[in-house]
Amino acid sequence: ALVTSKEMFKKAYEGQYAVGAFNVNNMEIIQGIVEAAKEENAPLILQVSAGARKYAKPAYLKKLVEAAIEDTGLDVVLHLDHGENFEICKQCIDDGFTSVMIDGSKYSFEENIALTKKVVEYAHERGVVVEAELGRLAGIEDNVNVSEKDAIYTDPNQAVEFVERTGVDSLAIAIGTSHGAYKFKGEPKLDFERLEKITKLLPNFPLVLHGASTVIPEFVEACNKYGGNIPGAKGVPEDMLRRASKLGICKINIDTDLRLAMTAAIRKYLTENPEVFDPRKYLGEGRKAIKEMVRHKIKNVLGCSNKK
Ligand SMILES: O=C(COP(=O)(O)O)N(O)CCCOP(=O)(O)O
Ligand SMILES: [Zn+2]
Repeated sequence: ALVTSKEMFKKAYEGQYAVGAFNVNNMEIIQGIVEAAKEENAPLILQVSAGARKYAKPAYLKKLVEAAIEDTGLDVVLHLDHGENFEICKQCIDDGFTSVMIDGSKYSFEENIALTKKVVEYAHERGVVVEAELGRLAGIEDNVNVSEKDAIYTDPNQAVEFVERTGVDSLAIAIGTSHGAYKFKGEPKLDFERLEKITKLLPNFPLVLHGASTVIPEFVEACNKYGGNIPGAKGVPEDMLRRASKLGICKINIDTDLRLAMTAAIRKYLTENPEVFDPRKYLGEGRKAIKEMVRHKIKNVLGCSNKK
C-alpha cells in the first residue's frame, strides 16, 4: 500500500538504520528498485523530482508506482523530492503522494519557515508528511574557514527553532554532501560533529541526507570503459553512510549511484552486442543493474533488510 514515512522513520531511528529514498524516472528504474526491496523485505521510499515529472509526466509515474505496489504487495512511500514551492507540493498531495519535500533552503531562515509552515498545514490536514531543508548542500574544501562552513552547513540551534516553528516531520540537513557525481575535490568529509550536535538537540527527530550516493568506482570505470567520460567522480564512502544512520539519519537519498549502474550496464551491453537493437534487451540490462545496486544498498549500507 501507499504509506507515509512516520512509522518507517520511528522504527529506523530506534533500530539505528536508514530507509533508502530512490529517485524514479521510468518503468525499468521503478521495477528494479521494487523487486530488490521485495526480495530484501525492506521499507522503501520512491521519490519523484520536478525533473522526473517533466520527463515522464506525473500521471505515468503515479500509475507505474501503483502498479508496482499491486504487483509486489509492498508498503511504499511516494515522496516529492525537492518541491520548489507550495503549488507543486499541493499538486502532489492532491494527487495522492504520501510525503512531500518543500525545499526552502535557498530562502532566508524566516522565509523558509513561512513557506514550510504553509505546506505542513496543507499536508497534515490530509495525513501527508513533510520534509524540509535547512542549510546549503555543498562539499566544503578543508581549507575553507569555519565561518564560511557555518554559513552553509545546518546550524544546530536554528534546526531546533525551525522544527518547533514549522511542525515539519523530517529535516534534510547540510553536513558536507552535495548532489551528483562530483561531491568532493579533496578527501570525502562529512561534519559528524555537527550531526551529533543536531541529534542531541533534536532527539528522536528524523534527519535526511541528500547527495548521499557513493559514486562507486567500479561503475564509474565501467561507464568510462564503454565510451563514457566521467573523470574524477567522487561520492560519500559507504562507511560514512552507515555511521550517519546510527546518528539520527533515517532517510538516505540515492540517485546518482542508480544512474551510474544503469548507464554502465547499458553501455557495456550495447558495446558487446552491436547487432542488437531491441530496447527490451538493453533496458532489461539496465533494470537488472538497478536491482543489484538497490539490493547492495539495502543490505550493505542502509541496514534495512527484513525491517519491512
Ligand atoms: O539527494 C538526491 C540525490 O543525491 P545523489 O546525487 O548523491 O544520488 N536527490 O534529491 C536527487 C535529486 C535528483 O534531481 P533531478 O531529478 O532533478 O536530477
Ligand atoms: Zn536532494
